[in-house]
Amino acid sequence: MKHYPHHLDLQPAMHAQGTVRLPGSKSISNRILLLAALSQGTTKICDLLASDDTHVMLMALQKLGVAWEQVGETQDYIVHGVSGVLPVHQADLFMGNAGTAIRPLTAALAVMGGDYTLHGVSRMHERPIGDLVDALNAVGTQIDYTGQPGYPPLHIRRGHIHAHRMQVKGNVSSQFLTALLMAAPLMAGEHPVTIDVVGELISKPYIEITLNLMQRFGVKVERQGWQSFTVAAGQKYTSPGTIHVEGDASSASYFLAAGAIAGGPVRVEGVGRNSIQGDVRFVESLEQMGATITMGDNWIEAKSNGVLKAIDADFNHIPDAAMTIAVAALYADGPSTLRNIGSWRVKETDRIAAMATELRKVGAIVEEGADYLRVEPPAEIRSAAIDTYDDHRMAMCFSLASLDGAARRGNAIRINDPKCVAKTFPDYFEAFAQIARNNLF
Ligand SMILES: O=C(O)C1=C[C@@H](OP(=O)(O)O)[C@@H](O)[C@H](O)C1
Ligand SMILES: C=C(OP(=O)(O)O)C(=O)O
Repeated sequence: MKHYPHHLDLQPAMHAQGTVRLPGSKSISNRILLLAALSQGTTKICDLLASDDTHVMLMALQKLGVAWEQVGETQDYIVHGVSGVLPVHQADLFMGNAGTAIRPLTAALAVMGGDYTLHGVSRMHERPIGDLVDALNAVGTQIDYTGQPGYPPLHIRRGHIHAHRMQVKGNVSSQFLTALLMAAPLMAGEHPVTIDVVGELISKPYIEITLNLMQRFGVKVERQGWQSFTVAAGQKYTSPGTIHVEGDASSASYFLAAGAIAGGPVRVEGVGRNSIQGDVRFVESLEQMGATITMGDNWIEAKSNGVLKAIDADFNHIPDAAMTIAVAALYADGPSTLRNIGSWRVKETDRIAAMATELRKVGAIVEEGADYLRVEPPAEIRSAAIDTYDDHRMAMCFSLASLDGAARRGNAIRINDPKCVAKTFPDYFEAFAQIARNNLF
């Protein structure tokens, strides 16, 4: 267990430069773990993310009877697939605050025909799951809420799937559609399974990650745009043998933003121009703000002349990396507006409210709407103690506030309760310290 202090004082840094090797992608790691578990055959996963979210997935799979081993001290894992049938029919599973664990597992377990309970930390019990439960129960599964209707904890009972056409809403989280897609081959048998999306679908690039990885595990999905997805009858997951996890593109955003804010060049390794993660498109926003981006197959670099332009854009396609833009906006030449980010309200915390409160502490003038945020930068960033709301991204993106303005007066940015970074990036502050250069003293 890593030890974290109650708070961290980030000393002011005038310059950011260096290279960071990224940890594995959370979204890819947890999808691959489940797909490997459900496959026929054994899968070697290279460079799996080591973090709270992958830990809960690994522990849940173990409780469900899936055998896996870590290869020595590495982040490589061997998973022994169960060919679509989980051996344990009754289990109580702790899901922490991992959306990428509870949502896909709920769908997979609901079609398994056993008796399972799923619960998590208190915030998990405030994060919606009703649209997924409705979609599943409408075709014969039996999922009950044991607390608040619409939220975990859940009790999944033996159910019987009686229809092969499902409908799901996609306007609260794309993870519901991801969950149904990943479970669809388990329901298919001699029928094709079709999933229709009702209304708007948010966070679309995460669906591309799902489809891409399902294909790597041998299942092809036919689609009509974003409206309808069909898994043909008789498809089963089969191990690809060895599969590699890309570096996390959302984690990359903090370092790349640092390069844009404070000169650079800052290079991240592990993700590049062929990434399957939508969050690599974060660099387009940095470019709009005036940064220079270069990309290789497995790296991205950001630099700038230190002057950033304000941005006004729709960030629905990159909800996680957009938080980094909200803090980078402190360094822009005018007010920035982040639009279409309503999903922030139901993630690790109400991120619109949390972001507005903490940006105001460092001197910004912030306007908060139901699904947007307008950030007017201060003349000079104030020293402040930033609360992190048990949200890893609040902790990580506010490290960027230590990069410039406050440095002129030598004041630190305090990050309270930094341990929340363990959700996706336990060593974040060590990595940040490698690139934040203090040229003042
Ligand atoms: O499918 C995924 O891996 C994710 C989808 C997104 O959630 P929403 O679809 O709820 O916006 C994202 O915010 C989350 O961190 C990871
Ligand atoms: C929203 C996030 O997590 P989750 O996968 O739990 O939804 C996130 O990592 O920013």
